[in-house]
Amino acid sequence: MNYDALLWLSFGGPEGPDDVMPFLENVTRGRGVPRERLEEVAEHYRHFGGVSPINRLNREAIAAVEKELAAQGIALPVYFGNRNWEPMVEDTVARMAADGVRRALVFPTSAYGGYSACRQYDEDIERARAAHGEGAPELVKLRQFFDHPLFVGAVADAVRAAHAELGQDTGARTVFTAHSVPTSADAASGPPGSGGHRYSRQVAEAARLVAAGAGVDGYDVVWQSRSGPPQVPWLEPDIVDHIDALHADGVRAVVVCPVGFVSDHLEVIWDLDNEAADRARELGMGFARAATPNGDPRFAELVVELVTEHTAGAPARKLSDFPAAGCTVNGAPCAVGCCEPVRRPSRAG
Ligand SMILES: CC1=C(CCC(=O)O)c2cc3nc(cc4[nH]c(cc5[nH]c(cc1n2)c(C)c5CCC(=O)O)c(CCC(=O)O)c4C)C(CCC(=O)O)=C3C
Ligand SMILES: [Fe+2]
Repeated sequence: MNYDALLWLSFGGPEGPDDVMPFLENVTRGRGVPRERLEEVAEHYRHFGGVSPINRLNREAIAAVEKELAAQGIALPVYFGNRNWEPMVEDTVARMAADGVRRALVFPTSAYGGYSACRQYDEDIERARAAHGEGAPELVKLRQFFDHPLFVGAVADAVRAAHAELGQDTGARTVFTAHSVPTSADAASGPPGSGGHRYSRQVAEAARLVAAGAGVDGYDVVWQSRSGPPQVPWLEPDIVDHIDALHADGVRAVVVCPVGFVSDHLEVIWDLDNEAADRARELGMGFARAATPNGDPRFAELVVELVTEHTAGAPARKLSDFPAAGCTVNGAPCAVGCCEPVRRPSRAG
């Protein structure tokens, strides 16, 4: 193998009350998120003692991947770095260099394309290498996996299990959710000339594949965790508004599947397990939330398969017609102008 290590690159989250505000400032720096929204989100974190489960979940997933690598006889140490909280990716890359890592693969904990889900992880790679300067390892990011059969299979089984939780004949509607983004960011996602909307189209495709895998008929794709100033349009409808609309249509139960995420981090346990579940309960509707794939053994297999596929130069195992994208060297974009960040209100002028 031509690689010395695997870098697990994630979002990061606070690990105590004093981390919450500095973490949120890291996330939103220069992005025009209003102060009131930050205060509101800080409350969500404080509800859990200021601790997001995301770092623990990433550490658990890494342990599973280390086991799977060992089982397959692949000697690849795994390092952990985040965009927004400790362990910060800059520090991790410095440690990798000090350990003599020359060339590493990078697994980003997002399955999708788009600025926030893909390109921003490229920026993290570029920034971390630049911070170290000379001697920084070469970093090769692995491809998007929203349509990988192991991802789709794990999520489909979780959807089936959530329906089973509600019982057979509730007629529960399946609702897929992913993190909302500004409509301008979604429109600009994908390589120039590809028609844009790569992020929302991939989410819709993943939902279609999972629904087929789980054997569910009707389903909807909606959005959650909207941020940003109210005058900026984001992808809609919101999950909570959608539950109201389903109720008005006579739907008596919902299965919510956070297909846009890989683990039960705060956006899932607050926005779905609290807000969406509360609304369903108020309306007297049944509610079950499908598990994210992080805890499924197929998730570790998926990561290792992405590694072996890449190192063997094997064809991408995938279920959609979207081109395999996201695999680039040292934080380069997939193509010039691919998934460009859009101008934020606070940066204008
Ligand atoms: C597409 C997408 C993903 C999925 C891809 C991926 O997984 O990477 C994702 C994941 C996550 N988002 C997370 C948390 C937050 N996202 C925020 C803000 C934003 N997210 C955005 C998009 C996305 N976000 C955007 C366009 C913004 C506006 C500001 C900006 O343009 O950057 C804010 C600021 C406060 C707020 O306004 O909500 C927070 C706290 C956590 C960690 C949860 C935890 O701590 O457990 C995770 C995994
Ligand atoms: Fe986010």
